[in-house]
Amino acid sequence: MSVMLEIENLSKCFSGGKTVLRDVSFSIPRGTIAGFIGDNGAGKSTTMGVILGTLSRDGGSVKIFGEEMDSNKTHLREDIGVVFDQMHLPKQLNIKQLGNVLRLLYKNWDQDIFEYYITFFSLPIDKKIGDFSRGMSMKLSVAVALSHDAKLLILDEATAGLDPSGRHDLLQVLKGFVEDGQRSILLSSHITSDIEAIADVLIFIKAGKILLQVSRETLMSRYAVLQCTDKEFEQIESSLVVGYQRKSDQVDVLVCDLEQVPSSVVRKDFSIDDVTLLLMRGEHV
Ligand SMILES: Nc1ncnc2c1ncn2[C@@H]1O[C@H](COP(=O)(O)OP(=O)(O)OP(=O)(O)O)[C@@H](O)[C@H]1O
Repeated sequence: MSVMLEIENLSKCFSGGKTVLRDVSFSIPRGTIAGFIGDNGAGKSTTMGVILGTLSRDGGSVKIFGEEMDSNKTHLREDIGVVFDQMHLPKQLNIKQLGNVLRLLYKNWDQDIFEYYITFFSLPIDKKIGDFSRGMSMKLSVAVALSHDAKLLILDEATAGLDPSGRHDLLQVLKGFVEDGQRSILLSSHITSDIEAIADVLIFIKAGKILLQVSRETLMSRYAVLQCTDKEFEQIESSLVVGYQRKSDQVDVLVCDLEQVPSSVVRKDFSIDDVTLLLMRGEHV
């Protein structure tokens, strides 16, 4: 099974009729970290909630390890480690007591690994979880997610609120998690440098629609950001255009195959941040 997570044509309306996911499809290959990128309100958390079954869906399918996900499949839930902003870990417990609860909840709970990450993240074991700072709570959530032998991690803004050294440590841990090629991560983040540091696959979402899924390698080697005149833009075949943004006297265009573009057109150096801005602010063919 080379695909860990496959979602197809997911749609979701909240009560009140607002459609927030429109035919969302993407897949995450085994052994990769997928960066999920989109503006506030684009639909990242909703997609993750639907994948996990904490939110209902109005259409589409979610397959985890090749098996259709539904909320009764507790064995699939065991295999997924989750970090959300509001994890609702029991506030009155300390870490020692939490470990005792979680070992009963998870079949594959590994107390040694949990203690390793608690030490790694320098978390206090006797302090009440309710008195943790936001960053400490995020680190604790990550430690929990890593301690029950999950095959897939779903992390919603897990690096937000961490200090630079905490973020660095977490990114190293996440890289290590997929190193054996058997496990995968879906990670949403507004911190593009974090995505740049670890993501192998990039998934861009805007207003509930997937604009692009691409491996980082392909994006950086085959795609290009062009700086065109209006006339040059008209001459580029539309199937090559992933997105474009009109500026006062030029059009910035993201194309999916540099080799098919006349060499006379100006190419710009670009980063994932530039592509994100172009896709989020620009238009699409
Ligand atoms: N329970 C809800 N009821 C109604 N609308 C909701 C609900 N939860 C989310 N939404 C709406 O769904 C859309 C997508 O929200 P979502 O939280 O998935 O975005 P996001 O990409 O995770 O944003 P952010 O980067 O700000 O976390 C937003 O317009 C939001 O207002």
